Amino acid sequence: MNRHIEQLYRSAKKRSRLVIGLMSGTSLDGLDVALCRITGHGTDTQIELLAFSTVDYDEGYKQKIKSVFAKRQVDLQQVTLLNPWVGVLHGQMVNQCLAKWNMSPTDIDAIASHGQTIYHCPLRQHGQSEFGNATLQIGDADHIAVTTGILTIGDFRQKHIAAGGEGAPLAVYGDYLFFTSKQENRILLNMGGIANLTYLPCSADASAVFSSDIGPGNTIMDAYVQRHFTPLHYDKDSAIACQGTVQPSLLDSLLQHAFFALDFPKTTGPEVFNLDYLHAAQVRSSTQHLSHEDVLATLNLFSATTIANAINFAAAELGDFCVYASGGGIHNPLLMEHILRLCPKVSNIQNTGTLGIDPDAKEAVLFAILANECLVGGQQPFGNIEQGIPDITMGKISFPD
Ligand SMILES: Nc1ncnc2c1ncn2[C@@H]1O[C@H](COP(=O)(O)OP(=O)(O)OP(=O)(O)O)[C@@H](O)[C@H]1O
Ligand SMILES: CC(=O)N[C@H]1[C@@H]2OC[C@@H](O2)[C@@H](O)[C@@H]1O[C@H](C)C(=O)O
Repeated sequence: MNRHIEQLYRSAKKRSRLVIGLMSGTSLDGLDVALCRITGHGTDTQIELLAFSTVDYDEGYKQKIKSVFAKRQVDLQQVTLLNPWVGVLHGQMVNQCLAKWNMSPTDIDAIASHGQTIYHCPLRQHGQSEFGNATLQIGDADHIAVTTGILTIGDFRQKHIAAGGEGAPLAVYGDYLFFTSKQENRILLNMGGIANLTYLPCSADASAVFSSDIGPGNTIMDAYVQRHFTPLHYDKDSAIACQGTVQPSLLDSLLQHAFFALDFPKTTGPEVFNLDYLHAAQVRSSTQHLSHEDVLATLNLFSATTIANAINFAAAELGDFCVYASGGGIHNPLLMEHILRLCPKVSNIQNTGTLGIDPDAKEAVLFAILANECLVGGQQPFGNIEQGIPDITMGKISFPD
């Protein structure tokens, strides 16, 4: 038997495993690296986050990814070059973290790698009926496995599409397994580049769970800051937006996209919500000459409004519920203040730290959970394909040699 198959078998039989979850999101800020001890599987999954680092990307990385990111036309040679290059770089970043944590690759059962999304296009976005839903992540897992010497599980999204989903959000699988409570209804809200939510009823009935992307979290605000406030990457602590005034006609125009009128579940990305989208909304509302501060104040309320609308929609189905937030948006005080004000049924928003998972690490941890299911668990029985949650096991396995 291939010794890697034997190792897989041994890992799968253990009571608990060490899995490193890797997430490189749409914000392109850095690679989130979460070292998790995972005990059990399925609804008995327990997680201990042993260490977490975000390894920042340098400007060179950001520029290279941006050259192919969320663009319909790109240099295909550049995409081909970046696929292994990102994999090797992510592998090297894991090696750095292991050295920092005094761990050896032999201590680790598996790496779970999301990769870097460079294009996401569900059918209802591209509209070409001969094609289906599609999404593309680069940073090939074989390169991570060889660079680290650790078995790597990657490319999680393709199975979701193959089985009828849009390839996202995948968070719902881990959210259901780890965050379901029999005491309270929960909404898990993640605000990264794109915002999404998972609704977890306290009945723990998997078929009543639902999950969806909401729209832009930070992505347009980040792009605007990067263009007009170089070298800033984002509006730290909402400092710029707080100096501006919301422009109601621009806000109305931003809210006009057909995506917001679609029923849940739905997915989107910076392919749709970007600076061109903002520009078109400014032209429609004759607000091209606003100050940068006013534009950011309006973008901030735009994200908050769509997030609040999604929470209020979910709330209409629920009695009492608690919201637990994660992702970089929780550090944006103006965004959080707006959301709270616009959600009358929400008296406060906690973050997932209250539930034992660092909110900045949450997505990386979720991919570790998916890898654990690939090794030990199996098909997730949601029975909920109408809600975009097919019953599947996700991930492809790469051996280190
Ligand atoms: N102090 C802060 N003030 C304001 N915004 C912040 C702060 N810290 C982080 N952010 C925002 O959070 C973003 C990063 O969020 P996160 O790492 O969750 O995104 P991501 O994982 O790349 O996105 P996605 O989940 O869409 O893939 C930053 O780009 C910034 O917009
Ligand atoms: C295609 C893609 O990478 N989508 C991301 C993105 O970032 C947030 C939102 O859009 C979500 O749908 C997804 O990531 C999370 C981890 C998910 O699948 O749950």
